Amino acid sequence: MKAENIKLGIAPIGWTNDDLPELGSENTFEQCISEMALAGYVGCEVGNKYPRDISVLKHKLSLRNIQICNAWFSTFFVDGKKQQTIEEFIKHRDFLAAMGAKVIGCSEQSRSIQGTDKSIFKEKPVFSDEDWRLLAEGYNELARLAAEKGMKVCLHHHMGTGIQTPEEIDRYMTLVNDNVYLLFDSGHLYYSEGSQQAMLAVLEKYIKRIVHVHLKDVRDDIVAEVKNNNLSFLQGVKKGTFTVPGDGVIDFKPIFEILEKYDYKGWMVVEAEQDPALANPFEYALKGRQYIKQTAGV
Ligand SMILES: O=C1C[C@@H](O)[C@H](O)[C@@H](O)C1=O
Ligand SMILES: [Co+2]
Repeated sequence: MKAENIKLGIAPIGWTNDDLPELGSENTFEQCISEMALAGYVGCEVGNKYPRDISVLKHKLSLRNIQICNAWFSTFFVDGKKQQTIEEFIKHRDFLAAMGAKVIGCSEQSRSIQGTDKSIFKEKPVFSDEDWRLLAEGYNELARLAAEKGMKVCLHHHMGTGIQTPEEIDRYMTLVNDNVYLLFDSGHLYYSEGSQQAMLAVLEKYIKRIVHVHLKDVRDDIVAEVKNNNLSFLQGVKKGTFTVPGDGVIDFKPIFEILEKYDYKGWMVVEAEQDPALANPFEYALKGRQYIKQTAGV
């Protein structure tokens, strides 16, 4: 890949997990961003231990040459919480804009089971026609609000939500306006479909509307255990469903080739939530960095 097109970041979720705060509660913010920089990353997303004071956060990040590239935002349009979602979104947008980010990665969390003890393969929500209408209307509005600050809204398809499968991504992308974008997460698509081919097909189909990439690898044996025992998303995370690129089953070479072929310009963010007591976050950050250097040449 061309180094001038790509910025490589890493998510703090390998150090401190916002979905499961007991994972990594011992790790500090400064340790996290220092190790990110030491492992060779120039950007990150935002975790629950990050200071919210913009000047403090900017100062601590700039000492390490790290930039904020995105932060997760949960939407609740299908639940009918449009006004509340929009009010929260404006605060989040303004925080990210002040930090210099250009994209806002959102996930529709109405009826999501990702934080519950429900079986991740059996109990995900399925949206009705009316749900889809509310969703599209809401995201079109978010895109308009993001554009006020020169930013783009992208949807994070996610296990256990109403937008998980390639068919659901198709439906979403067809319903929303062209100025609503997609966040491609390799791990979530592979996990959902159990197929490298299905994951690549989504990437190639929507590459022109993909403005942010999460590089997440998957351990097939843990996914089989989750499936066979009807485990929840978070039970899987604790057991090690996810890992850094190069350490799981996904072949990232064709992902990098597609991104390069279509001239993707933007962030690729390593995102590998696992138990930091079992998988040292610094060691795994380095492992992912080395694999990307060898495989993508950046
Ligand atoms: O982007 C993400 C943010 C996390 O909170 C989430 O659960 C994770 O799996 C993910 O892909
Ligand atoms: Co992700």
